[in-house]
Amino acid sequence: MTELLTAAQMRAIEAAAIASGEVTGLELMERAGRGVVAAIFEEWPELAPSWGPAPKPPEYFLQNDEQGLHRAVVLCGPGNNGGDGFVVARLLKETGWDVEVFLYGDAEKLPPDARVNYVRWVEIGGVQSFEFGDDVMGPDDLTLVVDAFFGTGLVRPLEGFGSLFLSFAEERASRFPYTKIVSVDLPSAVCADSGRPIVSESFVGLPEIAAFPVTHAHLTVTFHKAKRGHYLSDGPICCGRLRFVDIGLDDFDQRVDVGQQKPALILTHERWPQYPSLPKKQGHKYSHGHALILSGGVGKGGAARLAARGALRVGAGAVTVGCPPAALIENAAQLNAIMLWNVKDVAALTDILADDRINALCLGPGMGVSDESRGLVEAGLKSGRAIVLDADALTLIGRDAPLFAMLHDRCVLTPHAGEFARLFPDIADKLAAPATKGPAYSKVDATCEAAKRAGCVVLFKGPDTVIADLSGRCSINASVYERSAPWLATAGSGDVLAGFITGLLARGFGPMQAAESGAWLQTECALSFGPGLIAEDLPEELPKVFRALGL
Ligand SMILES: NC(=O)C1=CN([C@@H]2O[C@H](COP(=O)(O)OP(=O)(O)OC[C@H]3O[C@@H](n4cnc5c(N)ncnc54)[C@H](O)[C@@H]3O)[C@@H](O)[C@H]2O)[C@@H](O)CC1
Ligand SMILES: [K+]
Repeated sequence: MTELLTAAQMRAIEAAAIASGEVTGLELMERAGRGVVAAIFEEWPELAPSWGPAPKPPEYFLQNDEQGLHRAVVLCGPGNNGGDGFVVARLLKETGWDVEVFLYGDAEKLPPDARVNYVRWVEIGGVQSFEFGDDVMGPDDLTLVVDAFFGTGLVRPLEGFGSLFLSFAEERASRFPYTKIVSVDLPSAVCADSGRPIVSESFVGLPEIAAFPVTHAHLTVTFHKAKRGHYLSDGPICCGRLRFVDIGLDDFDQRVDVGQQKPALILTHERWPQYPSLPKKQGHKYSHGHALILSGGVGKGGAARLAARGALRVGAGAVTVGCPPAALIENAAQLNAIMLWNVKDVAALTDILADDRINALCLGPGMGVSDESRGLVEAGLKSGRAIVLDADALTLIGRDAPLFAMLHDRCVLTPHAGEFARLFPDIADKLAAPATKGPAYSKVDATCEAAKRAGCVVLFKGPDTVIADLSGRCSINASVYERSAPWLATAGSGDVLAGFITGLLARGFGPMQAAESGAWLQTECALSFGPGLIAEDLPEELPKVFRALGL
């Protein structure tokens, strides 16, 4: 698993490296700028010097570029992000590019390393002045905009010419697909800790992303490790693609005290070896657990059947659907390997749970929110079994304080945004409030706070699914960048996820491990299947995913 850093953690690592005397801030800035230029050439090899001068632009360019130079506009801010920008400008110029630089801030107030690179730059190129009304992006032949206004230091909204420049860049790139925007470290209006655009008070009331000219970069090049904002909220949309530059800080990660904050972990492909429990051990079916999934009434059983199929495919030894008597025939017509029991009421469930081989429950999908359903949730919680609470069970818990109070550390709650708001309205309000200063309250903060309050694992769904337990451990299963799987937004995929987690609980996984693995596998199944996926396909894709993992 890879650790995601906050801005404060990144600053602490950088400070430790500089304090060690092994590297200077200036050297780190040079490595960063060099890395950005290398990443640009890797991303678009046709821009690299080995390709020679830029090919002559097509006729329709209103270009002034007789020599065939690539042209870049570099937007530098008042801090070290701007310092990186000056390095990039110098290196591009040395490669033969035509480069224009704008400075958002006062050159006299630049921090020392950025100031050195500013001076180096003005020796070979000028800093452009800006008048309102100017077309600062220049002629149409613009190849590259480098956004180096702000990085991890962003604490307030961009104003005046800062925000105007970002909108100029956006507008240019939307008109001419060959104009690429590259953000240094982070897109300049995006908070490093939350991935949320920092908006001006005057925009409050409007949707963040619509109200603020945030950069939608084609490429973001970051240093050392990813920051949380690269994976949360609007971060991935604004970053475009994400590349990493090693600036030699690996040795310093362990040497810094990052304070109380536990790191958030991103679930990546590399994490797999950390779950050696996934391969099934030898044994009979009950040594792999028995999951019970409660279904709704007549015509309402699809969600539970999907969950059951997920639990069985993920490796639970036995899976049973429990339903009211009227729904038995419907379910019997659909189920084979999955067993079916009559759970006519709370007393029936309590009787069934006397069998301690049933070691994991899933309550909520298609269950309804009647008093009877409430009783079943109460009985499930009372049994102390590992339990996944989803869909209608979350609605029931959200409106019933005594039920909420029964949650325990073997529960996993799997809310989407709407369910999360019903369960934790005050926390959801904090997350929905406009982010007017950085670091802004993030989905990681919200999920950790929710898990602590509920006293159990909370899996807060989305393309940035955040999973937290009550100890503050937190991870993100991000279906973004190379793991982007938008076709997962399909009816029933949440039921299958609940089933995956339930099946893993039955197999003896801890609640956090089950939630992490379930979410990770759901994305892997979606990626493996591809577009056109419907919820039924997810469990059926698992064998292929397991085989690819060598299990
Ligand atoms: N931390 C590290 O190890 C490294 C950092 N580097 C660069 O340094 C950046 C961080 O530099 P800084 O800490 O100087 O921060 P930034 O350059 O992101 O911001 C500069 C300063 O501007 C002020 N500011 C924040 N929001 C503003 C706004 N909306 N309008 C006007 N002023 C605002 C703040 O005082 C902030 O410290 C990173 O993002 C990265 O690009 C690299 O040079 C390489 C090494
Ligand atoms: K930036």
